[in-house]
Amino acid sequence: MLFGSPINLKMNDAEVVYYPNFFNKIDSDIHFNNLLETINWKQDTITVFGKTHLQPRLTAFFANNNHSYKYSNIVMSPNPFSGNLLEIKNIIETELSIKFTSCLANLYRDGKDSNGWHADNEKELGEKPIIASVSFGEERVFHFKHRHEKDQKLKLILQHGSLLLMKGETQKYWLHQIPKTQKNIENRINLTFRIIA
Ligand SMILES: O=C(O)CCC(=O)C(=O)O
Ligand SMILES: [Fe+2]
Repeated sequence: MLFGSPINLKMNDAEVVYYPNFFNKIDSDIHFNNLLETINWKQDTITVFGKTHLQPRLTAFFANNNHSYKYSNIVMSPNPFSGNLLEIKNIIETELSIKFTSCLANLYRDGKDSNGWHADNEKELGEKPIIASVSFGEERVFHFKHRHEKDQKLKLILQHGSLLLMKGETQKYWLHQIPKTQKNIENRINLTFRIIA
């Protein structure tokens, strides 16, 4: 494993670590191409503030139990882990000494795809959700903002093969998003490994 050095982000009320090169370039290319081809990517319809629209990205959900994931009025039923996704899960679990049950996968097809401000604070993730978020493909900007302290913001670029680990009270005090970009870019895959009781 090629870690670079993990970076502890300096954020109030949060525990966030960024591993720029969790996977090396060769493995990252292989995982990216395989996940792009083999995952059954779908565009879901979501309801936010009473309005129904297509999600601005494709998604898929995986778990090693039968617990579905509910957010923004959608219920995602799990597919079993297999192939490269299972391999990635095993590597992350070994390196972090954490066992995950589930993975929400996101495919951002171009700069118009995005993920609006939110926290991953659904009840089934527990009091202090642990989320390991792996990125492959095009780099995208990731924003954090504190819910109460308006001057507390952070921007980072999630590079090919990186891992962003969020734990502690991060989801309680901070929101995050992947904004749209005008840049002419192609696919980015993001895997958010979670523990869903
Ligand atoms: O694409 C990303 O890096 C973030 C994804 C995310 O926040 C989520 O799926 O909850
Ligand atoms: Fe999230």
